[in-house]
Amino acid sequence: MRTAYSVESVRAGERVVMDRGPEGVLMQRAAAGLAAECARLLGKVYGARVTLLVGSGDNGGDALYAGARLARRGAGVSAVLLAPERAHTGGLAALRAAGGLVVGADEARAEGVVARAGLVVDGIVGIGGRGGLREDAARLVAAVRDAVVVAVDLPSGVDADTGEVHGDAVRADVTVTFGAYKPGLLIDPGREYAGVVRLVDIGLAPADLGRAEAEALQFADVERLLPVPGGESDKYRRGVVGIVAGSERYPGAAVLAVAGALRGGAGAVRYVGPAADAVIARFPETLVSTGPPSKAGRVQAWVVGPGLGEDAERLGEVLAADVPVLIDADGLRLAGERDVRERRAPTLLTPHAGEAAALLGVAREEVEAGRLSAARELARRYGATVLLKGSTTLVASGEGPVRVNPTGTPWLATAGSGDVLSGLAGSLLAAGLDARDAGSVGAYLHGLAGRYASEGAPVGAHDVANAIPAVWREVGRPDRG
Ligand SMILES: NC(=O)C1=CN([C@@H]2O[C@H](COP(=O)(O)OP(=O)(O)OC[C@H]3O[C@@H](n4cnc5c(N)ncnc54)[C@H](OP(=O)(O)O)[C@@H]3O)[C@@H](O)[C@H]2O)[C@@H](O)CC1
Ligand SMILES: [K+]
Repeated sequence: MRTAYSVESVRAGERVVMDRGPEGVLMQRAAAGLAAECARLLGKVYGARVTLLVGSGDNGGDALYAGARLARRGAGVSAVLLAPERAHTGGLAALRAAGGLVVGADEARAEGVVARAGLVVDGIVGIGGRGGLREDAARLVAAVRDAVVVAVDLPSGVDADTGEVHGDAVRADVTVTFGAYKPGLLIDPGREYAGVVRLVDIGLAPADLGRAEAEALQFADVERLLPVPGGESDKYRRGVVGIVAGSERYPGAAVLAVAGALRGGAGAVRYVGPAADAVIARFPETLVSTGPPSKAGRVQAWVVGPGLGEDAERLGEVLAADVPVLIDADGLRLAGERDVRERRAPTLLTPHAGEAAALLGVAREEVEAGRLSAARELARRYGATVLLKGSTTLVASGEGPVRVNPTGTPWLATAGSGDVLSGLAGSLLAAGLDARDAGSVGAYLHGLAGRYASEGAPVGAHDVANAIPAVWREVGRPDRG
């Protein structure tokens, strides 16, 4: 599991470690890790041109000490100081002692120093930052030409707790972060600015950090959560998932939701609705019926909504069932906040940004810029688990860290891809996973399936569904290296 902590938790953890050890030890560990990563990126340190962008806080201190280490190994290191009178005193002395050059941000040569660099270290601002880059910093960052950009702790201008970016921010190739991941490094848009993220251990233990804010499942976590049938399993023990989707106008949504559900681990898939002929023609193993959901037979979890049109009646019947329900697409529009909140069994809502915006009564851009708060707010209002789809899919429940999905490809943004995900995650719900696990494991498999199916080319939603078994085999293989 990749676990991220809020700035408040990181600062509290740092205080615990500082009380245990000698003064300045954390910054020295941070600087050593940062310098090692810069050296790795440079290949040859001797003779390399390194420019440090140094702000007024300890983030700049890290950059200065790391710069001193690189200068001692023969790099030509220049520090551009954004606030010369407040730059970290010890770091500055160390850099000067190692033969580094110091330039003020307003000096005529500052931009040239940035432009000529082979590697730029962004030590403008770290977890103490507020808002986007200020004008002088933005001007210097814009002067970067071909350099590799390494962000110290997080890219300056990115909000550490949310991944939000208000104004300009540094676009890093690599971010070297200290002690713990911050949510802003896992969640877009911040994640995109961070590039490859490397975590440096500075001695903070999880016990020092307290409650995690966000977490991203890794391969081994997903493997552990996948439902595996035992020798005694029959279709009911494996779980039956019911799909209420599709309409005369949109039969395809039903076929795609069933396609996802058949690959999600449930023992059987029931389809209830007007697209039964289309479903059975494509998937003869589906149990189909055209009557009301309440008469369809035993079901351990429902999926309702893809291509449903205006059928509020069938939706109402599904919501009244005392089993987990996944609501997607048209179902989200039709389901009342109160109807969902009053349910006793778990509910999983799976909106994309546009649908989430409509439910919250805000603009889509607002949801995209503040994904974490949008997902949390929806979960709170509906008393449900919310899977917010998009460039980084998030799964938020009332309590516990928000799950951030690390898989996916922009090619997944294709018609019908969400229908496949709803069937897949619903099937995992029926197989016994709780709403948070079903949503996050579903998103993980779906994202990887998108990558497998696409390999860099456009894909159709049915290709994504077809790739799920290969992903499942890969993730579930116990001997995987
Ligand atoms: N604590 C520890 O033990 C360890 C901490 N470590 C390191 O310290 C970092 C945290 O250091 P920090 O607390 O000094 O804050 P930091 O991020 O450098 O910036 C704060 C200053 O920036 C300013 N400022 C604010 N917004 C701004 C903006 N948009 N654009 C420009 N400037 C802006 C603001 O001043 P202002 O100008 O607003 O008065 C304030 O003075 C952390 O990320 C990690 O790298 C590691 O060494 C490991 C051990
Ligand atoms: K930084």
